[in-house]
Amino acid sequence: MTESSPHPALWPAPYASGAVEATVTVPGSKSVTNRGLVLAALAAEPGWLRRPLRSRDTLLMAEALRAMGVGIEETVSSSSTGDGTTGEAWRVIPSGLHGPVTVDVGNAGTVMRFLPPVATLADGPVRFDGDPRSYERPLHSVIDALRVLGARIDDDGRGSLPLTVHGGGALDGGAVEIDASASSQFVSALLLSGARFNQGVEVRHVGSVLPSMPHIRMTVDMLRGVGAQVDEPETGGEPNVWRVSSGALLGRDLTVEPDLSNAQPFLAAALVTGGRVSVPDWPVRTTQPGDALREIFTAMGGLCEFTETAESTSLTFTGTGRIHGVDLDLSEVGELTPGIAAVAALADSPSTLRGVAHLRLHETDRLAALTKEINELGGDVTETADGLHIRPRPLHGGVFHTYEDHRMATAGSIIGLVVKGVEIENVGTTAKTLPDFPRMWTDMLAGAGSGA
Ligand SMILES: O=C(O)C1=C[C@@H](OP(=O)(O)O)[C@@H](O)[C@H](O)C1
Ligand SMILES: C=C(OP(=O)(O)O)C(=O)O
Repeated sequence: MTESSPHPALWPAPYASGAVEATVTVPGSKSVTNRGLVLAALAAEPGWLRRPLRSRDTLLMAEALRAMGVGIEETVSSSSTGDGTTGEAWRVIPSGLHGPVTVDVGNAGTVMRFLPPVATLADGPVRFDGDPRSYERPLHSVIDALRVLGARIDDDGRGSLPLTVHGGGALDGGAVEIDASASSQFVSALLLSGARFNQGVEVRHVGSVLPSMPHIRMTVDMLRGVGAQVDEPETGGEPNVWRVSSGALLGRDLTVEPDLSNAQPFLAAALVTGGRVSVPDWPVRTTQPGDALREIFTAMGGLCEFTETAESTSLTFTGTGRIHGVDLDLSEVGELTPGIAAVAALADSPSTLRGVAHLRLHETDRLAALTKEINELGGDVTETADGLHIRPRPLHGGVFHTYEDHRMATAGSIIGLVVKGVEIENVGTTAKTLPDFPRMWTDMLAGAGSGA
């Protein structure tokens, strides 16, 4: 957690003078869009990605793949496969990958972890660089694993960005042990490209803990969706071992689900104002960790129900006017922690959030950042070895610093709904995954009566 550059603009977080009542259409999932792009780029035939998320993280992924030779055409189209989907779509046309190129990963974990394995298949050097924070985020497990699998990588001996993958046009692949306790993305990264390695890949996790399991399930699910053969622990395989067989991947027509983790601040708005928010197209079956919000926010005092219409299934979440503290292990759903912490700071009893030590290595040190920023508004939060203790106290206005972390900006905005005078530093940082956040937030509040 480092202080951001001298006072990027302060955004007066809108205050809700009544219960929020809104329907909020949430853009596509970052995690699904970036996996979809990688898998389509590695396929043996063209594919479609419909309703992709267009945000900094996904545009960086698309740009990097384009630089390596993949065709990604943005179109507005109607589906040819009959689900009636219309709207924005990306046509992905795979081709031989080439270097030399330079890839900007920004601060996108998915780009900095998922693309080095792809780059081993290029026929020249691919240099990876990014934001200053990307140099601090762990990557050593991916680098070491790729070397074991046959890749040549220059990384200045630091095991992190910047680095150059000297693609040789193909990679041997085979079996490798990794410690993925710092990020599930290490496992996902190796699996996503594994079918294109000569011998496929076998990844054995040997670390103490493994965070964000739903994201690994998402990787397995999406690989199977493009025809890959995957053995994994949850369908009878060895514990902590994943195998992807070598083979061609199919080009698919994939419609991206709404980003349920980005639905979080809007559901939280219903919870903290005692209002009601509906999110259309909430998937009934999904691997997204954000689906756990139905249970978590219900435990914190709300009620949720699915509403079916002819066109879609919506999730409607209703606040009851009460907000309860919780004691939760969030290791599976770490990216939900900032939003849960914000709601917990407004609850009627203390909360303990556990299992998220790895959040110290996310966009910022999220445990330190949440503690400092909530406490500067009058809160009482302490860091533990692997999480936070949050004892609610009356909060007051002030600047909520965001440390170039999109989820800090949305967490501060949740508090600002019910605490007057909260100002969010650099709300534009939400562009990482939700570029339209300020407008969506203001629109949501339009019916509730709001003021800065
Ligand atoms: O694979 C993915 O799409 C993600 C995995 C998780 O990473 P960690 O396992 O590093 O927490 C999550 O926090 C991140 O937002 C997205
Ligand atoms: C941890 C996150 O992102 P990244 O994909 O950069 O790891 C996040 O979005 O909360």
